Amino acid sequence: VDISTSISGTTLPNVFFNASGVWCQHEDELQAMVESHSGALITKSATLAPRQGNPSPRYLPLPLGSISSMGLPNEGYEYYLRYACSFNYSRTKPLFISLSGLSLGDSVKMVEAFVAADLPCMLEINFSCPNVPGKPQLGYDFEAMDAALATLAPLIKKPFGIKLPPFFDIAHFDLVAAVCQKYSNLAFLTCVNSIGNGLAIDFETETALIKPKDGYGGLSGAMILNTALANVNAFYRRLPDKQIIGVGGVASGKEAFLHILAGASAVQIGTQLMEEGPAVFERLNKELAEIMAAKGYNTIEDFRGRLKTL
Ligand SMILES: C=Cc1c(C(=O)O)[nH]c(=O)[nH]c1=O
Repeated sequence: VDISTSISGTTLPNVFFNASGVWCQHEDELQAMVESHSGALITKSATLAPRQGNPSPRYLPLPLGSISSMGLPNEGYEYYLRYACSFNYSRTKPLFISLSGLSLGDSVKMVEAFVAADLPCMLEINFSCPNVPGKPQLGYDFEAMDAALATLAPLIKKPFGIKLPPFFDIAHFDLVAAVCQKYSNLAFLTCVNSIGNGLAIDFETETALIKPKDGYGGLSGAMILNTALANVNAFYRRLPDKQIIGVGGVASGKEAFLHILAGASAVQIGTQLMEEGPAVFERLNKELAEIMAAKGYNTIEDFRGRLKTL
């Protein structure tokens, strides 16, 4: 599959792939991602044991994005470890593995298994699942996040990344960046996960739209674009030695361009992939290439992080 887009004689890298959780829980979905025009693929966040997740309805598109409270449904980490062991790494499309332990002990067990397998896939440790009833997300407990990284980074040894929740306070950008800076093999940050615990209500029936947690769920899509751009840029500015993967509100080449301008080196697609399917990647590559041609940029590096301020 041609995973790069050619434009004005240069060959562009393909910066797009799925956000963990979308089109990636089962092997057939992952195969569709392999065959799509994405530049990479990532698996659904895995826990030690398989999980059914929350009761449905648990995902719904909204006028400005989506609300979801899936509850970490996944096949268990050994399913994704088997998938990673059998993956054809000779392809030029990288495989990322998302892990979301319900405890640090669980994360250690999963990380140790992947490290022992010594595979070319890249780990994205999820610090930000907002939908497991009774579990506060690690990303908002900075001491716990630091302790988790102090345990996991040395175990992983190789470059890895973390999936972060959105932050809304400059002091939090500073604190989280200071924690991340301590771990040299923490190579990338994926910003942002959904904005946790929003509430969508049906006006006619006066009822919450999704079933889990009295209707509280993660907000994604267009409504979180500007929060996502801020988080991408905040960590891009604070962590020059690390890469930022941007996710949140990308529905066309335009939002992808903005994420890259803010500093993103790659762009994940969640809600728009959920709604449009893997065909979205061919459209996004084409639209980004057209935008770059119109603006006179030949490579991503011609504009990545070049956000101007007034
Ligand atoms: C991995 C669990 C996550 C879920 C979930 O499975 O409910 N939803 C999100 O918006 N983000 C997550 O990180």
